Amino acid sequence: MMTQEENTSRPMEQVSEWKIRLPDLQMIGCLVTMAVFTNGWANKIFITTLAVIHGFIKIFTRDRNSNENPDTRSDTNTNRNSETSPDVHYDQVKTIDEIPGPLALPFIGTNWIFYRGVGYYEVDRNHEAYHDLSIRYGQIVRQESYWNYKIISVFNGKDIETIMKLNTKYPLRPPQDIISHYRLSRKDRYTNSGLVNEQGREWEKLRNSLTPGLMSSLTINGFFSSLNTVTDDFVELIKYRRNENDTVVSFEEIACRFGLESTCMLVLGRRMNFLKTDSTSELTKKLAKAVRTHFLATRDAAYGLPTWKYYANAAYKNLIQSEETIYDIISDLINQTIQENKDVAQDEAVEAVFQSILREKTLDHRDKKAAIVDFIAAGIHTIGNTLCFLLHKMGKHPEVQRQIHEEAQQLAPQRCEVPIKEMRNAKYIKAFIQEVYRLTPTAPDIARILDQSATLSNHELPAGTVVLLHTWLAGLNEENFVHARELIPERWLENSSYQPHSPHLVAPFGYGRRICPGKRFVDQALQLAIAKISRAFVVSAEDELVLKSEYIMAPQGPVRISFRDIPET
Ligand code: HEM
Repeated sequence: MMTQEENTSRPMEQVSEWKIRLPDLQMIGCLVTMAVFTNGWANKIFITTLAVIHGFIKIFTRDRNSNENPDTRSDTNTNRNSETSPDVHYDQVKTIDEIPGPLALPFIGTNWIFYRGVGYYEVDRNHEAYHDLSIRYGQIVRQESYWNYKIISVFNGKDIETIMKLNTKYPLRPPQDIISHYRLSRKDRYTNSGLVNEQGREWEKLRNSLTPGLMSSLTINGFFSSLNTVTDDFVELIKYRRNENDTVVSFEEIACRFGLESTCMLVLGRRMNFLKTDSTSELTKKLAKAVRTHFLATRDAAYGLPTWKYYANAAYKNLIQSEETIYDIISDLINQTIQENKDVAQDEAVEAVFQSILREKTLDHRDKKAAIVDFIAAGIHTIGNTLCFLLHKMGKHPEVQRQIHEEAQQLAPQRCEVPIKEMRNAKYIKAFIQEVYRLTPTAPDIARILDQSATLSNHELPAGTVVLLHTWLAGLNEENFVHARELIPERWLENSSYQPHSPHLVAPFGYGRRICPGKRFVDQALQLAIAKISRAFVVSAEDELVLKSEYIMAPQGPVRISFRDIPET
């Protein structure tokens, strides 16, 4: 047996050799275990190949490593070594490689933590995974994507605000690669990868030419009266879909129909009747299903092996199928609308979003059509899921609901349209919605690629780093909001004494120049829906709401919400 003395007197070179070899062996061991347990032969072969390549690289580079001159080592190594040196400065700014995180394997990075049978997280519980990572590793966590591309998760409120305050001309959001890949292969339909995925000047051109109509208060206010009729129809649909216990089972299904009808109303400038009780709604179901499949395929492609780049795997096939279904259905709606506008005089005083887009001279017709399709698809599940979250919270908090009801009663007499002027003054309803955005946003984080270096939690992040700003988890942190897990709409009212209060961290629509262009419209649609529903019903929710990650946050269905009539006075 080796004594302590013998051990410490082992030549330096030998010690460093063991330091190099052990983690490599661990990695190869992990890869082999993964290959055994992962599903599908393609995945097994891919991972085994990685293990073999990794082994070869390490064998051929070991000699070079052991002969390495310590004076020529990289800064990263120097910094890491300085941690163990006697004159260490703990407040010294550290490198990105020193950010803690799960074990990063070659090529596949830390993605293995989501692999079925090997990792310890599930992709459809992604939001819980990030919570757990923040507990295990702290306020800043390093993950590595495929080809060891670093992704830094930021949980600290101050750090998130630091990034939000960076003055960025062309904010970069990591593109959804699988969508770009598909769109660039369909030159007949797309000239680029779309507003959501484009970057730099091309993004700016699309943003400036496609979104002014969507974001204009003139357009949105002009449609407020029509939005009133959409909400009235929704209230009727709720009544119709209740069972004998006044409960709507699968509320999420009709909530998505509200998302689709209201977005079509704004974008196409006409009612599509997706909320009619006698509507068979097969089209809506097909469209909503395709949009959901699209979200899931995007998520699965981001977390699974990137084999879709080389052959059409399941995620890619699902994506193509859903993109085509969405495109075909919405194209028909657009063509139908154009035809009807030709035949009959328009009954709306304001121009619909699609008309302002079609008028745009600087764009190719493919870009215009793709944008209109994307806008309509963007409103279905985002609005639907948010409405589920809002009504579920209302159903669980009778006192909050009572105050919403009282305010809603003041907005207009029963059966009358709510005027936009009155809606603007509905402070409690707005505060309630803001509070639900904080507690359950549909977008739990915001992604950016840094265009300049930044120092976060004492780590220097170079330009080009991908950061995930976990606004949802920061919003649930007591450091940023007092009684952070409770529903307290009052904290958003003027002169509120609830401290701490960090309003910038509640960003369900993102921030800066890349903020969601649908925000203004969505805010109004949701305010009106909450006002009208609270005037008509007492809402209650028995079950707990379970959240799922479907690229955006979604309720796990079926969502059961009860609506008891309030007799008219
Ligand atoms: C509850 C409803 C919605 C939520 C929570 C939501 C959320 C978001 C978020 C978080 C982003 C990323 C922003 C960023 O990176 O800073 C975004 C982008 C976007 N959203 Fe929405 N959205 C909603 C509805 C809509 C609607 C109705 C439309 C269209 C009519 C729309 C169109 C877009 C577009 C085009 C982008 C990309 C903007 C760009 O990159 O310049 N969204 N949305």
